[in-house]
Amino acid sequence: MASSRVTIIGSGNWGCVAAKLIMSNTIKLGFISRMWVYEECSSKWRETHGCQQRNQRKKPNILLGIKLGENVVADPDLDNAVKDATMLVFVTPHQFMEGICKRLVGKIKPDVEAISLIKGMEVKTEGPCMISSLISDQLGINCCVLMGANIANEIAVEKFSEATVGFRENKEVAERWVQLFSTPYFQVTAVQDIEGVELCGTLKNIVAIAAGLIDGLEMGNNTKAAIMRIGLAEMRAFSKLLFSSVKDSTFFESCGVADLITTCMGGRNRKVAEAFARDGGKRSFDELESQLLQGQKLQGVLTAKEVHTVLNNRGWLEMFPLFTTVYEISVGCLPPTAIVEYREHKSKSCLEHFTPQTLEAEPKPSDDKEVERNSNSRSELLE
Ligand SMILES: NC(=O)c1ccc[n+]([C@@H]2O[C@H](COP(=O)([O-])OP(=O)(O)OC[C@H]3O[C@@H](n4cnc5c(N)ncnc54)[C@H](O)[C@@H]3O)[C@@H](O)[C@H]2O)c1
Ligand SMILES: O=P(O)(O)OC[C@H](O)CO
Repeated sequence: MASSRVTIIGSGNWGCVAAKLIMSNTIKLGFISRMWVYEECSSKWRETHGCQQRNQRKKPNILLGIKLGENVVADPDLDNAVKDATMLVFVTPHQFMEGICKRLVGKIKPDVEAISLIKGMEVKTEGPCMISSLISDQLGINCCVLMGANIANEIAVEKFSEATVGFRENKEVAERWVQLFSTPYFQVTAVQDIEGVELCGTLKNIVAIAAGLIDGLEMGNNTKAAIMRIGLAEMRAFSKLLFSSVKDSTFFESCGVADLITTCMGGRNRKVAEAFARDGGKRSFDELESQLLQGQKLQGVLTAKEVHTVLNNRGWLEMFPLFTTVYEISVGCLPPTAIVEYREHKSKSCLEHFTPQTLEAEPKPSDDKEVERNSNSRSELLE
């Protein structure tokens, strides 16, 4: 790691906190790290936050109110930010990644190692594509993931939390990422289940929308806990249908149940969904996002749409009533109250499907033929 050069691609809420974690380790090694900033170094941003730009070292180095460390260089030029990097950290809202990958083709070192901190997925005509696969496929590089119960603002002030690195084969590379991110207040564990880790981080954002609706409807803690349990069951079922390799143990890591809990208690998806339910869905999620999040981006509504496309294409809609209902509410087809009424609307509800016994069942999938068979005989997964 001593000769590594790290570039962070993204400078939003989590990107800045990730930079702080990384810098506290790289500063000991004495090397400078770069951070690609999309807009935070515009003159407007510099006025309010004070930001060190390329070849222009300036202290204190603060973005979004977070002290990044003295050896980070914020760079608005993507090509320049990545050209010498040996380690790339991707941390933008997921909807921008396809465009960013296109811009990076031919601009990075061929043997660079990457990690994605991005919670989300893309749906292409050939099927769903996790963001780490998008990065690997488009850039021809290895990409791990880091997910977990990680509300950025809490980590920014050094409150203790845990995270999970997911890797495919190379444990040594995963341990290098663990080393780069770990601090006394940020404990990281590596697990060999990249799809499981990434799907946990991605799907919990849909459940967080459901939890926020419950808060907005003032339904109380028991109902919210029920929604979280059902959500976890749908997360597990969906993950295993897509990738038979996904491990049950992953759901007990920070990226699984812990992230689900924190995001349903204190995340941005929860917050915006609560406001949506409180005024009966009169203001759209887009409107509320810009009113409540000051430029930060919501991932749950887009993810509900992407997952809905997969469910629809594969004939799985009835198996995932919670995911489906969140989607229908978010696009205005159902009122917010449908989140607790859907049992009466659906022929077979999630609460009936996902009993503790179904949580123990082992669904098979996941090549296309297998998936087809599964969608014809849902009982394998749900009973
Ligand atoms: N914030 C958290 O607490 C947190 C924690 C863990 C994981 N995550 C995940 O990390 C990822 C990034 O989240 P975040 O909170 O850092 O971002 P954010 O919500 O703060 O996003 C805003 C960022 O998007 C940038 N942006 C806007 N338009 C863009 C464009 N066209 N191209 C590129 N960038 C553009 C903005 O400049 C800004 O940096 C998401 O997938 C999120 O789910 C966030
Ligand atoms: O604020 P949210 O809802 O995007 O969630 C933030 C993190 O993903 C929590 O781990």
